[in-house]
Amino acid sequence: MDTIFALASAPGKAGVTVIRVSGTKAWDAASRLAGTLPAPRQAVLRRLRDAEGQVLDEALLLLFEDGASFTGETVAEFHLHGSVAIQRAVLRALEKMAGLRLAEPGEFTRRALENDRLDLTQVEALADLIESETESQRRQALRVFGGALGKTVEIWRRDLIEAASLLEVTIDFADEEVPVDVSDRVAELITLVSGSLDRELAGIDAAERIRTGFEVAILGAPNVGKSSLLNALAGREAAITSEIAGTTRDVIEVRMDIAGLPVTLLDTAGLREAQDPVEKIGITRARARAKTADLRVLLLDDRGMPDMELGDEDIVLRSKADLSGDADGISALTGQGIDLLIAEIGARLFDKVQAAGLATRERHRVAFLQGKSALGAAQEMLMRGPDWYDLAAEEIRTAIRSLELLIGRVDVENLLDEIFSSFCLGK
Ligand SMILES: Nc1nc2c(c(=O)[nH]1)N(C=O)[C@@H](CNc1ccc(C(=O)N[C@@H](CCC(=O)O)C(=O)O)cc1)CN2
Ligand SMILES: Nc1nc2c(ncn2[C@@H]2O[C@H](COP(=O)(O)OP(=O)(O)OP(=O)(O)O)[C@@H](O)[C@H]2O)c(=O)[nH]1
Repeated sequence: MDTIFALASAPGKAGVTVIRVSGTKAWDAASRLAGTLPAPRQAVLRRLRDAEGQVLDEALLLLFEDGASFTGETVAEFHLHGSVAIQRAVLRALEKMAGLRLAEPGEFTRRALENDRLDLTQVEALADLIESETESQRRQALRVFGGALGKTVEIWRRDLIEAASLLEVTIDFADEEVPVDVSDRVAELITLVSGSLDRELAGIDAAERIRTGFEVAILGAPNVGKSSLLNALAGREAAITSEIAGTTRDVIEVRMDIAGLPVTLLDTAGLREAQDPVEKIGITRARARAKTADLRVLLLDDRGMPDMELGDEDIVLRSKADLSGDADGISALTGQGIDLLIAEIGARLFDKVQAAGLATRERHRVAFLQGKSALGAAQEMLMRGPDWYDLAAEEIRTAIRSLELLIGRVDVENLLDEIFSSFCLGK
């Protein structure tokens, strides 16, 4: 297996930059650049030199032993001064060494998976962790990265293995006198796992929203003050505002952190019977995004309700309260009610995330649904009596396989490229 290296920190200027080398030749590479090697896990300051003896940087060197590193392989890390020129010089020196090559995106983590240091759910969670921008995302990713989903699935897997084995024992001794009827215990185990699958399935939508973000659409008639509200919420001039009705046409998106939740605010075209063909397209888009958004904020003025479907949890507000004197309204101009609105959006989204469990993505949903459907079939076979036990056992094994696919216990080579394609270089 090649020894691989890459920038582990972001490219570009920084205080400190880390270059990681992983594989059998990692320490060899380290000694060529740094001279004498320190004991593993003891950072030392060394002058790094290239093959010609030119000094590249004065850096910290940190070694990890085979089997006791992030990847599970022998690792060397160079903690360099974060200059682009130093990054380039050290990478070039490593490139010149035989048996070393630049790592592909996610390749360090892929090795951690292959060395059983992480399961597939932890690999996904590590990608989420690196992507995390808000507290809720960080907490959710860290929980799964800690192995919570893998452990839970492992418990279900054991229960199902017990169920399948009980049936198999009964089948094997079919001709003999079997003193105990296993079907009660098997049915109990299936019901247990099936119920847990249901509970986890119920939380995937919420968890997925935390992972990818919520959409909150700002809606209302032209000129009611939607873009001004977006800017007030975002704290910057993200959208053009003007006294001309029909200013916003495209949907304008602004990412925000509201109470630790990732939120994309959508400013939309004003809703009216438009003549202008471009404005019409804008209004169609506004309606479509309003429909799929997680929450809608409708702004009203004296013109009353525009033609718009709202749900119970949506927020309806009077805008330009500085003009009307409405104490419950908001004003983008004076800032009246803006903090309250942010708190209200946070509270309503918070209600939606309560259901979030450990499963966070479509891949998990598919595995759970497959497992559930196999368990449903198994339960049915079981009820038909002992002649059907072998088919029931087969269905249980199908359910076990979908759980194993989820944690990557079985061969998942075809899944890996897809999962690792989202990784950044050096991870
Ligand atoms: N400099 C540096 N910082 C980093 C990482 C890294 O690789 N390098 N990490 C990665 O991206 C994370 C830490 N992850 C790590 C995971 C395992 C081991 C490790 O050596 N494990 C050994 C020993 C454990 C112990 O000392 O208790 C083991 O599990 O056997 C090191 C880092 C975050 N910070
Ligand atoms: N006095 C006052 N004027 C406001 C307030 N909010 C917006 N305006 C003004 O109202 C006009 C329209 O504001 P926009 O934010 O562009 O309205 P919009 O709803 O995005 O308009 P469209 O893009 O046409 O749909 C601008 O002249 C704003 O300065 C407010 O809170 N108070």
